[in-house]
Amino acid sequence: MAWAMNRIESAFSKAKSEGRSAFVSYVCAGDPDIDTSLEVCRTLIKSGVDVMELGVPFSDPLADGLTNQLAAQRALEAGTTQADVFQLVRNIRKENDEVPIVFYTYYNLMFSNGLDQYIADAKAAGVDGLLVLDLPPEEAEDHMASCEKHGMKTVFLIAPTTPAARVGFIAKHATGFIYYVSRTGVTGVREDLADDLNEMVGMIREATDKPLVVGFGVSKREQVKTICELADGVVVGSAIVNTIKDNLGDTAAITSRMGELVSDLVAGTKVR
Ligand SMILES: O=P(O)(O)OC[C@@H](O)[C@@H](O)c1c[nH]c2ccccc12
Repeated sequence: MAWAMNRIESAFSKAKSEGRSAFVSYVCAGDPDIDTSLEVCRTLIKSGVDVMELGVPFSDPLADGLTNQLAAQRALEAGTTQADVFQLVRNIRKENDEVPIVFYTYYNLMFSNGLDQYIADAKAAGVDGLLVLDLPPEEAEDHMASCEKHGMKTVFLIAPTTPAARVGFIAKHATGFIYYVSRTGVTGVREDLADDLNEMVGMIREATDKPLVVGFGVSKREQVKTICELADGVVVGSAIVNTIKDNLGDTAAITSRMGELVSDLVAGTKVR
């Protein structure tokens, strides 16, 4: 079945067939500990997320605002290792073979075990795509070759400051989807969407027809709606992570509050 659709493609096309854009969730794996993290992932899946981004906790997070920094810190303090994160994915895959899982990871973490081995291990665990936060696509040749070899999809970021010439380069090399980070600065909940959103999404659209998701600062159903009218998907991180922070020590409260929030936001993905 060499030509079977991969989980990422299937998720975007399924959402589209339902008249929606895709809802992409982000949480840090192992926050607040690895067992609760499995409950969190179950809740996200039950609440209808189309793509699950899992942060691999790292001591020097890049572009993360306070919410995500503290999440990574909780995960590390609970002792979460890269091996635990692979095991978390295997545990999810025992129950769900459909939802795409994309790792947010760091070249540092990949390099120490051997790049190719890391990608092979991630693929074997059930990971579908990799976003390597500290690896610019211009430097990603070995990474991309290994991903190609193992059937792993690549995700690359485009920022408001990315020049048009680079947008084309990035779009060409992303095999999973393209993530437009709609703000300069760091992750975190914001009141308003960026003013130049239409313009930038239009510019990226001209360069590529690969799936395009937009994130940074999204926490409300109305914002989800606005983005879903422009893009193939929306990413929400900090707003979801906040439901963990606000209910620490009470897993039932975390999952119920998170479930309510995510179900409400997913309802905003309907565009037709
Ligand atoms: O938290 P926000 O503002 O909802 O944005 C998503 C973001 O958390 C997630 O995609 C993410 C986590 N770490 C990152 C680092 C860079 C870019 C994006 C991310």
